[in-house]
Amino acid sequence: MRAAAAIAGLFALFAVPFWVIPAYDAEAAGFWQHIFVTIFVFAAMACAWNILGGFAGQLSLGQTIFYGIGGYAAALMNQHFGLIPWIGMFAGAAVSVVVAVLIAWPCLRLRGPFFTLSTIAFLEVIRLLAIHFKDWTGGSAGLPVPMFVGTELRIGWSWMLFREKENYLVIAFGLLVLALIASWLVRRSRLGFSLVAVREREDAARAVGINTTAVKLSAFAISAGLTSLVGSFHGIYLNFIDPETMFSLPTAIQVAMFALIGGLGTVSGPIWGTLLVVPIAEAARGWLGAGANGLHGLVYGVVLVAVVLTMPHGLVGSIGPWLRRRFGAARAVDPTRIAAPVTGDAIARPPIGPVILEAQGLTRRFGGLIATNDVSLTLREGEVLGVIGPNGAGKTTLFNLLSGFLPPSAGTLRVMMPDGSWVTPSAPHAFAAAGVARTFQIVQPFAGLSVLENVMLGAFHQTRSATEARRIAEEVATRCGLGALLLAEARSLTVGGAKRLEVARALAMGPRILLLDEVMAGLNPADVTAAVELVKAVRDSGVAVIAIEHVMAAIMAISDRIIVINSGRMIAEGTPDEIARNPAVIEAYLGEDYVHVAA
Ligand SMILES: Nc1ncnc2c1ncn2[C@@H]1O[C@H](COP(=O)(O)OP(=O)(O)OP(=O)(O)O)[C@@H](O)[C@H]1O
Repeated sequence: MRAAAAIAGLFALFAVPFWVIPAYDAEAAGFWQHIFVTIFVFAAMACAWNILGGFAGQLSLGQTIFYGIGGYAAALMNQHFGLIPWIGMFAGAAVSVVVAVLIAWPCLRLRGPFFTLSTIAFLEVIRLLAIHFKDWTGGSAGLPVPMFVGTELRIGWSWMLFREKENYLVIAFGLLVLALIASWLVRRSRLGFSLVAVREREDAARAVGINTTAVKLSAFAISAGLTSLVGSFHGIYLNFIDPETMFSLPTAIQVAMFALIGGLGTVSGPIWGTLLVVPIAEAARGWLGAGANGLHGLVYGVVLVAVVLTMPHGLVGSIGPWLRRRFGAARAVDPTRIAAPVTGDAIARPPIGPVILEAQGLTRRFGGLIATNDVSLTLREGEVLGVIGPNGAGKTTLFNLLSGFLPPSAGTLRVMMPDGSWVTPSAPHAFAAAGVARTFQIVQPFAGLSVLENVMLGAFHQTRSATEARRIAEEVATRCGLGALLLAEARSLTVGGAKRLEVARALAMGPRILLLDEVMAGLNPADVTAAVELVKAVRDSGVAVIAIEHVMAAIMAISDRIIVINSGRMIAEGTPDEIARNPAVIEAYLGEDYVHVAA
């Protein structure tokens, strides 16, 4: 239904300038067809930009680097080697992808405004290079697109040069459809989910095994390649290219603005944004005339301010959900595919297996503070290891070391793979690949995504297929008591729900080792009981668990062994009974009150 509406909408968008306007007013057709070519070009660029800026949240203002590379590649290969622009177009896209990776590598180390500024800096450098190498580029004087060989006019599809505007419309529209399809495919793929996860919460994305650098680089490269294709065409269409136009910061800002106005991170938003602003700006340019040259820029500003104030999620981001609520059927989850929530010991507990994680002398310093001091531990297959200790003892730091979020200052750590070999992972995604999943003490949901999508992000660690990830996510989320909330936004969950979501997302990764950081803190007694049952069920499915917990009744109930950390050091290790009677632990953490209550 939505696909049919989208195809009909696209067809109408093409039909208006191609058939309707020429039939209605043949004289004005040329002008309007030029406007629509401009709309298609900018909409295609905005769709391409949105893959990086919208999905991944990396607000680059340097994307016209690739528009310029595309434009110059097609024109220069035409001028110097007599090649048709189609070859230059794809060669330019290939060059743009390489340049994108080279530029993204340093830029993506920066965050927020620093990333944006670095992309502007690269744009300026490349613009200056284009001016400097004037033997090739014509310098700041620019370069006309060659139209003649001798006296013969090179016209037709091969040379992308036409007398009739209709042909340009076809190519520009084709590029828009290409960018739109690419954007749609990316958004619904594992890469798209990963990009959104990176945008929402980078640490949580790393915890579900996403190589954040790799996915951001991919978005940068895809966006650059598409932008370059559009640049090649537009350079030829304009018949003239110069560094000021092709490597233009104002154009880069406009393109980002179209996506912002239409709805950042939505697939169709960039098209709606372009459709709204370009005609208004072009009409204003016509009305204001040459005397007020440049004043049409004011129109962009006014529309931007109006949309940001009234619709902070952009046109599609604000109107889309309203339309879905009003007219669309809510996307239901098939109840026959939902597993029952965990209610108790469903299967017999398998015997505890061999050691699968081993840490020796783990130490982590923060300046003069030693947060984790010479901690050694082992974890066996199917075992639950409890970690307790006073606030600030170094428990979370230990988890960060065990999951790759912090490198140790000293000590070693290794994990056994399913084939029996040992590995020493060094980054969160490598730990995830080795079968280690973790939750966070301060919950880290991907707030703008649904519960189902959050858990799918964990499931994507097991599969590339979105259908399969959805199936796994539905099952795991329901086991964790989230069956009724699959389509709710993660930000709307209660503390208990958010804690369950943390566990579900980690479990959906299919881990062999699960690190639970205070998942029972702040829960009511009924939720604690449910959480204890859940951890037991996870253990019984053969997963080894390390759990940090302050809820003593719970940690005593689930743990096979407990280690006690105090001031970064491990002060005791033993069964729950041994720990409860250990004088050093009573003094440092449990207190006499606990002993009396427990007795
Ligand atoms: N990134 C950091 N930079 C500097 N100091 C840190 C950092 N992370 C933790 N610390 C310090 O290391 C010590 C141990 O902190 P950690 O969070 O590991 O304790 P914890 O046992 O998990 O505490 P709680 O039970 O309150 O969560 C604390 O003194 C903390 O302030």
